[in-house]
Order: sequence, then C-alpha cells, then structure tokens
Amino acid sequence: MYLATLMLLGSGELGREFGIAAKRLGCRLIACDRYAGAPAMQIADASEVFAMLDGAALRAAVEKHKPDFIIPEIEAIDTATLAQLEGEGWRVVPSAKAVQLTMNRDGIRDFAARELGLVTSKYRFSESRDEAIAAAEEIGLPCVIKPVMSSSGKGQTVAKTAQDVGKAYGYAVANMRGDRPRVIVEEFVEFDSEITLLTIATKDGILFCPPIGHRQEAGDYRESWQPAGIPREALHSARHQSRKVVEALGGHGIFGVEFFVRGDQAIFSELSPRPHDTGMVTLISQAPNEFELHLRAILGLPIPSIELIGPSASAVILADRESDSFHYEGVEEALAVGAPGSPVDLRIFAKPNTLKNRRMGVTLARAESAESAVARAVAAAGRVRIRYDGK
Ligand SMILES: Nc1ncnc2c1ncn2[C@@H]1O[C@H](COP(=O)(O)OP(=O)(O)OP(=O)(O)O)[C@@H](O)[C@H]1O
Ligand SMILES: NCC(=O)N[C@@H]1O[C@H](COP(=O)([O-])[O-])[C@@H](O)[C@H]1O
Ligand SMILES: [Mg+2]
Repeated sequence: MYLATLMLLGSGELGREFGIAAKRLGCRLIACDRYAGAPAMQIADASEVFAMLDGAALRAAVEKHKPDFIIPEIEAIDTATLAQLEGEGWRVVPSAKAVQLTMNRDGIRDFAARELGLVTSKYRFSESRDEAIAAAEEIGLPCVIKPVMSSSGKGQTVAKTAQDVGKAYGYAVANMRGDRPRVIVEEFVEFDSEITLLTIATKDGILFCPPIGHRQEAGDYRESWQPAGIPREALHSARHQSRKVVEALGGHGIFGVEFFVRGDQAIFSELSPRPHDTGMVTLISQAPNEFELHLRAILGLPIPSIELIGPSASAVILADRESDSFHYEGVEEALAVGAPGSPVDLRIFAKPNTLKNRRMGVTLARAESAESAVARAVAAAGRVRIRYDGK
C-alpha cells in the first residue's frame, strides 16, 4: 500500500516539510519527538513520544513500526543505539557514522580538520573553566565558546575578555544537550558572509544547490536567502570541501554544509546530515526543495535537475516568552506583502507552546533580487504577531 515506511527522529518544522514531501509520494510516516503535537506529528500516520537520547525507547519504537528508513531530524539522538540498529540491518539516514560524528562538535570538527584537511578556524576543546581560559589564551580573543552538543546557538557565547571565558564555560555547560560537559573554544572568524551549501549525496553522485546566505543572531538564523553572491573561488572551494566531507561520511541524503566566507576563502564551520533550517528558503526558491531532495536521495529516486526559480528569502517568526496559551494575528497583513511577480508565503509550525526565541514560523518571499526578497520576508514576518492570552 505504501511506497516505504519512514521514521523521523525529531519532528519539528523541518520534519514536517519532509513529511509532507514523503506523504505526497505515498510513504507511511512515523513521527517521534519528546513532546506530543510536534509539527511533523500533525501530518504523520503514527507518532511516538520519547526522548531521542533514550536508547531503549528508540529501539522499541523501531521494532514496533519496522521502518524502511530511520531518519534523524535533530542532533541529539542516542547514536550508540543507532549504530547497533544499523549493524542489525536497519537503515539509518544518511549513515550511523554521519549522525554520530555530526551530533558532537568535537567529532565533526576533528574529522573535518585533521582527517580531511578542510579549512577551519583554530579551535580547542575544554572540560573545565580553567581549561577553557587556557584554550582562549592560546587561540586569542575574541573567541566563540559552545557546548560540544547543542544546536541553534544554545549555550553559545562570544567571549571578549578572560572573565567572559569563565562565565561562557558555565553558560555552555548549563545549556548543553546530553551529559558531556565539554566545550569548543573557537577562534572568532571575521567573515564577510556565511553560507549553507546544500549538498546531496545520491546513488548517482554528488549534487549541489545554489549557495544560501544567512544572517545569524545569538547563534540562530534570522533570515536566509538564495542565491548568495559570493566570490567564484570561495564557492569552488566550498563545493570541493563539501564533496570531500559528505563522501567521507557516507550514505545518501541531503547535507547542510556551513561555511564562513572571507575574501576568496571558504572556512568550514559545521554540517547537518539532514535538511538545514536556513534551507527553508528552498520552499519557495527551488524545485525540488531541500526536503524533496532529501527524500529522493534516501529512496534512490532520480534528481534530473535542481532549478532555481528566482532570488528568494526566508525570515523567522520568534516567540518572546514562555507560554502555552497564545494565538496568532496578522496573517492577512503578512500575506498582503506579496505582489504580482513577488510571491510571499507563510508557514506556522503550530508548536504547542512558546519559549523565548523559539522559532514558531517562517515567511518566504521571492523577488527580483535576494535583497528585496529578504526585505519582503522580513516585512511579512514583522506583521505576524504572537498574542499571549491573558497578558
Ligand atoms: N568561530 C566563529 N566565528 C564567528 N562567528 C561564529 C563562529 N562560530 C559560530 N559563529 C556564529 O554563530 C552561528 C551559530 O554557530 P554554529 O552554526 O556553530 O551553531 P549551532 O548552534 O550549531 O547553530 P545551528 O544548529 O543553527 O546551525 C554561526 O552561524 C555564526 O554566525
Ligand atoms: N538548527 C536546527 C533546527 O532548526 N532544527 C529544527 O528545529 C526543531 C526543534 O525546534 P524546537 O527547539 O523549537 O523544538 C527540530 O525538530 C528541527 O525541525
Ligand atoms: Mg550552524
């Protein structure tokens, strides 16, 4: 009856768009996350609620639903269980090795810099406040301190003084995921811009999407746009490095490979072996979009072309406080930002509760240039208001 059974580990906004693509192709979707009502669960055939770091619960879900593919959607997953499941013949996307290495910044950074020789910022790992201060002295200030296990900027600080470094270590450990109090201390890169290079590993070889530019605040993305105008040499180098790391990690699927661009140089930062948040712009900018590409690569289906429809952008809609009783206003005004030739679209993720800076939705816009697409996406996002009930 179904083309394949797919199990998502993590069921946020990226999983929901992936799930929509999968449902359109007639797949059966099992959505798993730590809370009920997660975005991808809203469209799934079945769902399971458990912590993805709980190996026993993960195995039980797999044995119950017998997916053809296990598809990680978030970083923090019990990778030891994933590796065992892969060893027993279950298929993990793109591969248990890729998920294991990229879940932790220490794994992927050492692999990229030492084993593959990619260009990265200077870095050290530290497991105490004093070690972090010593590492920052070696690397120089300012430096960036992040938990080795975290995402979307959680626990991240730019430290300008030695005193900041001590505080940043405590902050990172307090905001990490998992149970290893380890941080990366990284040279602060004075970049001209940063990009995500969506790279697809298919059964027929590697494909690239046009580069996506993005702006980050507090370690999380605010706007992304495609195509990003970067020097030809930097793009060439980014492609070369992406190919190398994606081939080394193995398996089939899409990867979001992040680079800082400085002059002609592309400096590797990190990568996600799955669709990337900044890649939500592809929902309006290209066909197939990043979710459809991931699906086709996983299922071994052909990808004859990746067409850029036109310069486009996405802008995030964030909550500003914690609440479980709220509603949305301004959707009509937001969509009215669109105009002939410059479509504007919206996704509201319908997460059941808000948190300060939690991403609740995203606007999408296409226009005559990436700059004007960003302006329209930002204008539309500004018109969507989250109203907190009772306040
Ligand atoms: N060494 C650095 N120098 C300058 N800026 C940095 C550095 N490291 C991180 N940043 C800034 O912080 C952002 C988030 O960092 P990074 O991608 O490592 O974190 P993350 O928590 O994994 O984010 P996400 O999960 O959203 O990709 C970067 O995109 C960049 O803007
Ligand atoms: N940078 C990674 C990223 O954007 N991941 C996306 O955010 C969701 C978690 O959101 P939440 O923290 O609001 O639950 C994840 O499930 C994924 O879709
Ligand atoms: Mg990142």
